Amino acid sequence: MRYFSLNNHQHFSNFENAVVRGLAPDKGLYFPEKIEKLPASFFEELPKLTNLEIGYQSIRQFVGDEIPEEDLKKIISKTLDFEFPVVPVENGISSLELFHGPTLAFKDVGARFMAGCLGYFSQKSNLGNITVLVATSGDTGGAVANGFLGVEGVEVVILYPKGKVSDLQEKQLTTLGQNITALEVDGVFDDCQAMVKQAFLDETITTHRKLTSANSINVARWLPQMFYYFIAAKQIQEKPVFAVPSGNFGNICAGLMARELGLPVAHFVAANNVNNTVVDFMDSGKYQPKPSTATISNAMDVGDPSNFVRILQLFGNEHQALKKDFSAYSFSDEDTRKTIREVFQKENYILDPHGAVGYLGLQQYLKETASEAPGIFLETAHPVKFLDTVEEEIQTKVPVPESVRSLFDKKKKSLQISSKYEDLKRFLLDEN
Ligand SMILES: Cc1ncc(COP(=O)(O)O)c(C=O)c1O
Ligand SMILES: N[C@@H](CCOP(=O)(O)O)C(=O)O
Repeated sequence: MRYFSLNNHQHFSNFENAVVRGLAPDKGLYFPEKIEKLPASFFEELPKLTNLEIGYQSIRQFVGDEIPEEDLKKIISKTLDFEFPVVPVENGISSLELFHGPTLAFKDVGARFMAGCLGYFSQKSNLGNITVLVATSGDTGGAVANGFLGVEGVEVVILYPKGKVSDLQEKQLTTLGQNITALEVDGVFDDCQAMVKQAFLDETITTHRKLTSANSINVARWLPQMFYYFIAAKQIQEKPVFAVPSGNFGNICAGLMARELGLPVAHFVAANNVNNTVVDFMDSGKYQPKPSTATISNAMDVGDPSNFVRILQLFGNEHQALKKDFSAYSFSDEDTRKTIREVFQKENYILDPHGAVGYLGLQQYLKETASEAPGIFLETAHPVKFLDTVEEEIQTKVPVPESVRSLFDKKKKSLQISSKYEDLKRFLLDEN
């Protein structure tokens, strides 16, 4: 499969190079040259297919012959070795729980798949040492740290905004040690993301270190996020509306890719907190990034979402075409808190703040359109990751999964830097 750069449609790359580079040399995101629909037989058999088979059938065209079937299946099998249940919450609304992986967020899927692909290419092509550079507003950092921990030849550098991630998220990315370094940036997530993108263009750095990105700009992080849309569909009978709590828009864009492959979906709803760049775009047709604002659904505090260009590409850059299949709504922290409280009181279901925003988006869309399609919102993280907020609203203890219990007592280890690019550059040039 060839990928082209969204900044220059004449610049092509194969899958391996797109994974190893992360971003095209012109800073464009890679996008698949062709997207082929899956055969009707795939959808007829979907309810009986294993998750491994679903993963393999949906991703194989994007990998092509660059990873042999047996190796690709091993990578997918490791990626998907936990549950993705669709849990009814109330009449017509279900939660697709994506938090049953090791770091309790949907990012485990993309991080594990990318770690597997990079590991394969590293061995096959003897790539030497690679630095995986990641910007996180909360969950990507922990998932990537976990996915790449101890992987030989890979150093992981995570940039996160100081004071703007939850305690558990911070512990997940600052306590592992070994090949993982956390840089605590005195700024917001968009500063971290901009610094990472600038490093890719800086030849003084790229001649000193081989860099790749493990954010959803990397196709091996982005595309496997399609898997669980198919896995959800196999658990239900009708065409659903998917509501996706969105920040960098990689997750919802993966859902739109699943639809491109033929998955029947009635509508996509992007649910945002007050960081509403895309909501404004849907109204005005003008894309105007804004500085991000801190909220209780912190992992979605993104003012300039990377993947929106991919969404526009999927709709031929047609604002009206996008409006037909895609809606976006924005909600305040107050709305989010009220929803966490009420859904617990009425349905005994514990939402995390991101899932609560997803639930609100779904509810609003279903109400506005009087749609009778089954609604599924993506519950993207476990409520324990936002313990203070959630317990304050539900006035009940959130059960703490065994896998993260020990993290609470661990001591964080991070390096403090400013949001000036020069600080990151000095670190990457080993000048500190
Ligand atoms: C819990 C949670 N929900 C939602 C999002 C937003 O996802 P995306 O950036 O793919 O839009 C994130 C971060 O990516 C997250 O960590
Ligand atoms: N919300 C994310 C921000 C980065 O998103 P990504 O999917 O592009 O890695 C986070 O949790 O860090």
